[in-house]
Amino acid sequence: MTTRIPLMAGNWKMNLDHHQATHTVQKLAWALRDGKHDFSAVEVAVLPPFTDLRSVQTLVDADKLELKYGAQDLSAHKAGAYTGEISPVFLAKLGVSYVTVGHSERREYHAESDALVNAKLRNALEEGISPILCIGEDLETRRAAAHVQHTLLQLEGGLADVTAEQVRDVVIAYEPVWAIGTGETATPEDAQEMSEAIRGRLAELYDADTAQVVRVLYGGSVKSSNVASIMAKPDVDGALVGGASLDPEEFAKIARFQAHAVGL
Ligand SMILES: O=C[C@H](O)COP(=O)(O)O
Repeated sequence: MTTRIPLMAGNWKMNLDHHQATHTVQKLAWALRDGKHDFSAVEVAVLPPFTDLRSVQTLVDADKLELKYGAQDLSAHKAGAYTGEISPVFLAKLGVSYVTVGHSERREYHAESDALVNAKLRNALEEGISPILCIGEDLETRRAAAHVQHTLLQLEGGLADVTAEQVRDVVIAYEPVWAIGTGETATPEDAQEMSEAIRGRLAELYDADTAQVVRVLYGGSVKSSNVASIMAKPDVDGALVGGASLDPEEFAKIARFQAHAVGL
């Protein structure tokens, strides 16, 4: 049987400058230590803005924190005349483990297509960075009961030309757009329905063993008060946390979701 190590990734979005990032990571490390967090049981990552990454790297290295960190976007190119873009080569040099691709805010505000998301995802993989591929439907699509079909199409588009060996390093994040930053959370059953559908499609695109290895996260108004019920679902392997990850105490509680589950 395959064991998928849960991942709790905090997407800070465009919040916290590099001074604030240092304080937040220090507080998070303390909060996790207080809770005697077992990093081999639950991986914890923060995804700060680009300008914070060097400071976070310095702190993680200096204090030998087990915390992982990542970026929120990357270029589809390696180098050259692409003003404002950030290469995965640079991110890899900063020790970045993860990068989100295709977040709904990038798709909506920057018109990112599945083809561009796919190019970025493959570029990250080539540099040894695990992409977190974000997919999910808006409210209209859900009301039309087309959410599974829509989300699986985004999955296929994002994974075009990705091999079975490579996809093992990809993390999928199901984020229903209507639940992002709204306080609305999909029910644990909604999260399970989609995570199971994603894993089923991965088995069709690749094979059953590969599908069992890939982690599927849920994102959308995750908090310490709802994380345990979502994590209780068999195909949900973690959370992509936005707003709640800006509060280190709260994010540490989310990472300790098993404690909530047993009422500690
Ligand atoms: O990347 C994170 C998601 O967009 C969820 O954000 P949220 O937890 O603030 O709803």
